[in-house]
Amino acid sequence: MYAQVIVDVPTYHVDRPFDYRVPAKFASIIEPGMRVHVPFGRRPVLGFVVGLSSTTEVPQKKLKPITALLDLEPVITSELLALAKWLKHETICFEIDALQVMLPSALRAKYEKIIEIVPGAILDERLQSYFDDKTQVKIEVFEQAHVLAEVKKAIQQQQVRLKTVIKQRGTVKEQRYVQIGTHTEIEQALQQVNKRAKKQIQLLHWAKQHAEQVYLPQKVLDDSATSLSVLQAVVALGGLQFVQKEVLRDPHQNSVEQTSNHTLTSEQQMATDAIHDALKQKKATTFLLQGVTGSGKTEIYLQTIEQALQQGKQAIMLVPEISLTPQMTERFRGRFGNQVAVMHSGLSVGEKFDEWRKIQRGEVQVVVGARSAVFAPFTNLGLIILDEEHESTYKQEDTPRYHARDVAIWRSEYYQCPVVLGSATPALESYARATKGVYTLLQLTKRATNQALPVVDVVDMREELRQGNHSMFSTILIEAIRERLTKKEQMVLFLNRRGYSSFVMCRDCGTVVQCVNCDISLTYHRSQEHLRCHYCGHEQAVPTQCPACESDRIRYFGTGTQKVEEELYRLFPEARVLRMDVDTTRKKGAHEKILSAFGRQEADILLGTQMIAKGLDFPNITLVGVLSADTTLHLADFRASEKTFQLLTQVSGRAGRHDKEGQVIIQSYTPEHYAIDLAKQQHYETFYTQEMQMRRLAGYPPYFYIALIQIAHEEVWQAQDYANHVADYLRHQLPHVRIIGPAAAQISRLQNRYRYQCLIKYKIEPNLIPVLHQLIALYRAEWQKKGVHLTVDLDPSMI
Ligand SMILES: Nc1ncnc2c1ncn2[C@@H]1O[C@H](COP(=O)(O)OP(=O)(O)OP(=O)(O)O)[C@@H](O)[C@H]1O
Ligand SMILES: [Zn+2]
Ligand SMILES: [Zn+2]
Repeated sequence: MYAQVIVDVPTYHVDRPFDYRVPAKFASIIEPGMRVHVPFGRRPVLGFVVGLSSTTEVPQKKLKPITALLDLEPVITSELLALAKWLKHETICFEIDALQVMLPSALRAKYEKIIEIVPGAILDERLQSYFDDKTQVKIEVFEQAHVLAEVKKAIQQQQVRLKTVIKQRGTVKEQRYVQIGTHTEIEQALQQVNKRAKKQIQLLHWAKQHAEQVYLPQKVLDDSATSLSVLQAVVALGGLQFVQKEVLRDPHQNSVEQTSNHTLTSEQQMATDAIHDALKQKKATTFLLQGVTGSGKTEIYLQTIEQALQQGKQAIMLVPEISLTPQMTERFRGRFGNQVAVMHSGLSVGEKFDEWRKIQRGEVQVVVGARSAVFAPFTNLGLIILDEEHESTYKQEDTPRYHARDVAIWRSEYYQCPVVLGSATPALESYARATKGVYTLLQLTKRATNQALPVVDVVDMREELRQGNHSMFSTILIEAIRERLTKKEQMVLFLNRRGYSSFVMCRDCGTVVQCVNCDISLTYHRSQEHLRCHYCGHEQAVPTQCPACESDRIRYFGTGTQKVEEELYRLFPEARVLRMDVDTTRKKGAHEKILSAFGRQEADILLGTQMIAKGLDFPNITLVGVLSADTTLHLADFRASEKTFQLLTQVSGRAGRHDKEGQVIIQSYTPEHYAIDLAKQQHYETFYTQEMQMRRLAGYPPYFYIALIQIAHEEVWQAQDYANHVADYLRHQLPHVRIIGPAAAQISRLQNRYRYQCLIKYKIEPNLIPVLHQLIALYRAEWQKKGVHLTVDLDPSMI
């Protein structure tokens, strides 16, 4: 038997399965979708079986055997194997990348270099001491001990050899339990026990009452009032046994209260019925559920998932990472209890692995998770939901550059089940599809609690400056905060900073401290007193002198959340402020702590960045203040207006969701901009119409599709040269398509490489994907060796 294997070598110039011989011992077990170890060139690699056959065209001499079979059950279902092929074609990636992205990182391979003693060889004492009684030791041990030269000598003398071994990144967690024997076994032990060992006899009598049970050791000690040494003695005697059992890590520290369905409003009912119909009739309909903030979209998700479960089906609920707040997951756990698995980046590798295994074994029917949960290995899907479908985090910015929405729709067609895309502010592309009837539009125009949408005021900060107010708070915002403090109501203050804090600038010459590897300024982190690059991770101390003019008047700049917090305490010494940003949420569980403290009303003001814009549902919030609405407007991104409008609408939606009325104050330096003006009116359709006109004039999506090709090289002239090649090639192959560039990328140097880009704008171009595949093939076969880096993104979110 032969297996077709996709190997974990994503730089190889061809992307196809390789044939391997299946040794007899694996023949009856092996199935497509299992992981294997195979030799590739001179090293062992991880691979995925994608097919089995009884014949092969590879000459027998050249065929190598599979060396290890890692799974007894496939980790990739046949559906996901097909999806990987589709992803490979649609996003132009390696099939191995598509397969890996579907698995929890615990199941991916970790390659370790080890030094192994050649059997029979005698090492000199010094080197031998690193091995103890082992025959293999990681190479790092020798590196750290600075004895690599000796290792090299031993390799030359063939005493040791360098090997690569494959390890799995995560493991199944096991725990020690006590297995109590059968009645007879315990009787036997009682006959053999030393009659003076009173404690052992006592334990055996206890065990007789619990024959054949399994307990944690501590439970045995507590219940039988005995000690570990007595337990160990009895285990040695027989009667009881220590066993290792697999346990699932539980990422939820708290238990949640069971909740029940709300009686739906008539708008909610109509939407739910439409989705339910598609479910019953097994139709792969894509619904766009557009509902104003607080209109009860989540309640619709909960009730339609319940309907899917009642039909014996499973459901995937996707939420953007940032709104995967405990509040959100608790709403699902509250309704579906332990039928829910939760997947997000806050979990450890092991916890994610265990949540994934619950899905794989069919122990849960619902998964709530971020982007990659769209690959949950369910086999009887009934419903897929994307909440906040406009969020850019649904698009993966790294290969495979997939969009969770496209994957969801692919899977819905496979299972003939509905997809629901929910948002208060749908992506322009989605709304355009809904108006054309590609998606079915469902609308919720009122809040579920019947509370009106909050009143929004926009303050012109230029006017404030003219009046002599240099603070970051306008007079009306200060008044509004004071009023809430007196009334003991809560507030959200939002700083539109894309999560970043401040940078360090010289006050004399204006020099901003830049990353050594990238063409971007470093971000100042006050808690650690250092500078960090958000692109390559480079860190350095804050300079005490300007690198350009040697002035010592160099300090951090910009309004970070910390600065706002200080200002708040200066203005309102009695206010209790909770700050939520990258710095305060680095520790595991920090999110949860901050939000639950705010929920218990231990603070008056929640101050934060993008993190607090979504998903929060607290009844006592009556004021939302946006300190700087314009920041996202000035990003060099064709979606800047759309993102600003979405963000302002979302954050405004946190106010007055329950019985108290809400107020929103937006501070802006460009209040006349349509994105800000229309956010004030909270009118999505008007914004949509206006923004669509802009897109048509500028030739951007949804009128045109765009594809972005980036070319990078350490030498600037090489980068330029290859970028020219790419542009010429594309112009030649695609004569009817607009090719823009090459031009320097927005971040013109990243991780020490100069970057250029070509932009393709097209409507319908059947040749595009084949041509791009050819370009990639050329790159992999010839250019890669020359240090070129080329990436293709068929749906870039930033250009
Ligand atoms: N039918 C209903 N009757 C009463 N209360 C409801 C009903 N549906 C939802 N609610 C409540 O209304 C509030 C807002 O609902 P929900 O959070 O589901 O809205 P949403 O549309 O998801 O909001 P957003 O998009 O702003 O996050 C919640 O507190 C929810 O419990
Ligand atoms: Zn200077
Ligand atoms: Zn950098």
